[in-house]
Amino acid sequence: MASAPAAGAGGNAGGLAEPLLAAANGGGVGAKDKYWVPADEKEEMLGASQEDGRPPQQPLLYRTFRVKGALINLYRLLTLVRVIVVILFFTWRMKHRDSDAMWLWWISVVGDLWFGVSWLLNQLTKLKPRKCIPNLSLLREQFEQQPVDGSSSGLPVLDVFINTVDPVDEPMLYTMNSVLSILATDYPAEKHATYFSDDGGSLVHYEGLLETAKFAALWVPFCRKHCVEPRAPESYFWTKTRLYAGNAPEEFVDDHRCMHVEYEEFKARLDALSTVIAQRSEACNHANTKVRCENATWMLDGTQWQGTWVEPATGHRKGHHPAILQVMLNQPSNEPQLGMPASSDNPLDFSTVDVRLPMLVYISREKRPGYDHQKKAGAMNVQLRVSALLSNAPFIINFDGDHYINNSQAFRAAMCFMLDRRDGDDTAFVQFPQRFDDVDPTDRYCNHNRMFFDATLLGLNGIQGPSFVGTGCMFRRVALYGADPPRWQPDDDSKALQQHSPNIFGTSAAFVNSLPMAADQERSVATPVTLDEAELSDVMTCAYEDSTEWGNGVGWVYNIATEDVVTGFRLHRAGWRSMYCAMEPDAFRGTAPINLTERLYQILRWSGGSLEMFFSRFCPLLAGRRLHPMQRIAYVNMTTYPVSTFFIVMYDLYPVMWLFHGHFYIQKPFQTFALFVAVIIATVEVIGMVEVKWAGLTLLDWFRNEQFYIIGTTGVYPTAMLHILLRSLGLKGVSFKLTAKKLMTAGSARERLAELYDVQWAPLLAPTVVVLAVNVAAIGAAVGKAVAWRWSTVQVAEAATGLTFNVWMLLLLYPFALGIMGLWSKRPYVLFALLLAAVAATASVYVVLVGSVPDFLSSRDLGSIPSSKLV
Ligand SMILES: O=c1ccn([C@@H]2O[C@H](COP(=O)(O)OP(=O)(O)O[C@H]3O[C@H](CO)[C@@H](O)[C@H](O)[C@H]3O)[C@@H](O)[C@H]2O)c(=O)[nH]1
Ligand SMILES: [Mn+2]
Repeated sequence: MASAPAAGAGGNAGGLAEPLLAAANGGGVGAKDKYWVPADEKEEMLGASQEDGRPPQQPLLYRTFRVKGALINLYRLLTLVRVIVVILFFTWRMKHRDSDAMWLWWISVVGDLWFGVSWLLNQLTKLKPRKCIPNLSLLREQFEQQPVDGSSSGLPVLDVFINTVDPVDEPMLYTMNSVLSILATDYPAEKHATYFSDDGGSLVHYEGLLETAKFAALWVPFCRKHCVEPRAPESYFWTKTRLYAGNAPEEFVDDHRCMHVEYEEFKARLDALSTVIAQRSEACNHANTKVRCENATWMLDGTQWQGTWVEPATGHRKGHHPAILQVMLNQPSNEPQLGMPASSDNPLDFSTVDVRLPMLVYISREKRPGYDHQKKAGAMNVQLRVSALLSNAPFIINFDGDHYINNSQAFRAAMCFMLDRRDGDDTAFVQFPQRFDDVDPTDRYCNHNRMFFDATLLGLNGIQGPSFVGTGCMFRRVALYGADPPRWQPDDDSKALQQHSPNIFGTSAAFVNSLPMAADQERSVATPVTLDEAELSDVMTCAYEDSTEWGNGVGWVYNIATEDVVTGFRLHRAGWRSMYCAMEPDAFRGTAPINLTERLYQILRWSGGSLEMFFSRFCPLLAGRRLHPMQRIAYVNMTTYPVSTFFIVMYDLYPVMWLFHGHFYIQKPFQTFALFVAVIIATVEVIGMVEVKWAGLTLLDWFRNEQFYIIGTTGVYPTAMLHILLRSLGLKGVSFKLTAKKLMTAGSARERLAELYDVQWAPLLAPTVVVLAVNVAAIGAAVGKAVAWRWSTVQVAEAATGLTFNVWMLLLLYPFALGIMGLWSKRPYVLFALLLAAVAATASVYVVLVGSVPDFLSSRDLGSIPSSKLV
């Protein structure tokens, strides 16, 4: 988006002289965003003094931008035109109930109605997009210039959650890079504490985190000294071009080289961990000094590891172990602490740098067979309680293990929204877009999801705010606890929370006592941490949540394939708003599943979760009046979209008619029908073009979105529908798996993308393969017919209409076809050769087998086309 340098680094101090420029320092609106103009009033911006003698208001911490009048009005006008055409089309169809098969006619009418409605639901929420750009220099000015009670600044304290399960499927190197980027981020060290949740309870993670904490003692001061970006070492060392922003340029080259060596050694230690641990355990087992325990693994301090062994043993396997908590880095002092000058032990001179490290805690909740651990949501709720007993910050930010901080100003950016005097207090969460590192340049499987992150969410930002998308999101703690937003509740939150606490929050007195403090929204001084082991392990047990509101009205929501959208919904339903924050450079980056099968499974989980939500207590139709009407529409759309699959699959398979039927019309008279369809398709495409403009995207982004919509509806959503059907029959439903991420070695770009060419056959691929085959065969049959009989011009024209549909279908399914070709897909011409061969083969089979029955087939032939364009 913007061409602005590292956000907030310097910037226009006052932020008032040139508001737009100052705002741009927060990242977001720059030269490329020529279609966006400021939407807030100038006086508001400046914090004009008030007439009734009250003190002048603080200037606003973020600026809002809207799309330029001409462009957005064109967009709205086109939407209106399409709505009118669709209505005319339906009226016309209802008056012309004429078809070769009335049952098909009815299905197609219902299908078109569904597409019309779901398109409108989607479109309505995008008519008033808003972009909000934080002003980091104003934040510094308002919160960091006068130190507050012994603290270096007035910024609020913050808890950071990071989740992981499996050191192999989610490569530990990434997870530890994430941790390093958090520890090194530009936020006062005494003001944030990180809670690392290891859902696998594996010793490898535990010791990996210990290694990381040690390495951080070098890495973090290095980042501070030279202001490096990004602060995840793997991507930092991978970056080729760097702008120097620190104060010691003359020492940089040496420090950098030294750090690189240290990092390589650190990586080697991480790599060796599983072997080292196994060997150590073996040695201990054979040394008679310790109690013998078969397969046991001993920790460095001579005690036995409580979690899962390298080789599982009774009571020490995945899914069965007691709770573990270890503070790996203690809470630092409030005062900055300068490091040591260079020495033989440490060649880096840290004598001018604050070397404090923020608090870091390892936790692995108790796991017992027979309990539903509720995956990530369960893990995060444990983090929520444990952190409440320790640092208990009023704000929380959460990360998946594979997402790291790419812009060290991100925490501050989110604070601009939380602390802003307009809606700040009513803001439950600030969501950042998900961006990915490892996606191939053409984004074959639409991993970047640009239309969603750069258009849809900006649309929602203009209503009640973006949905929660799982990672890279800052929360207000009390909102997660189920408090009402101030605008809906004049009373003091903390009282309200305490009144109902016992059967809501569980039996921990320590937790209940932490509530009032959590409600102190702008607390800027960290509470001294005291460890009460009994209380801590109490809130980490499986049984703690029995008969409480956890996972329902409190914390992240349970019993659903995707906890994210539904948790965000619960907050919006309570009247909270959320804010969307897209920064430049990207705030966070992660890894995406780039092989087709993994990607389809991910889409399956999302669509399954969406449907589950619609058929649950969290159905958007059941929400009360605090949910903005447009926001409700957005959630209805977000939870019903997979239903389209029913009609899409049917349309996809219509071309079968080419194979078996002579002339066949779903709707007569055909010419008028075709004309309507053409206009309806054309308008949706033109609307897409305009959207691409204001969202700042490319046509490829937009086309990938169309392609993945079709691939999803054809191949994946049927399974999601099956899932919801099974669930409604009281069965378990389809089981969803963790998205595996492969470790990308820092080799050439080609090596990094090797995974793109993995083919893993799975039943999920079957429906789309069938649809591909049907469409190819239909083209073959058409060619066969054209060869066997001489057609009139009208026949050719009509056949061409049908064929256009087949070809369009193939274009949409092209990434899928490439995906199942594996390594061959590096040579797309092979695919075209195959296509030609398949068409030729079907055509000849057609001519030979059925070509001799002219009176059945010689008349006009048509496949059918879906009436309204689908996406
Ligand atoms: O029992 C579990 C299972 C998963 N996780 C963590 O949950 C996160 C997300 O799981 P993953 O399988 O990687 O899902 P993705 O498809 O990569 O994630 C997307 O989709 C999820 C919703 O389905 C969101 O929660 C994520 O934030 C979003 O990035 C990872 O950090 C996991 O370590 C746990 O902590 N415990
Ligand atoms: Mn993920």
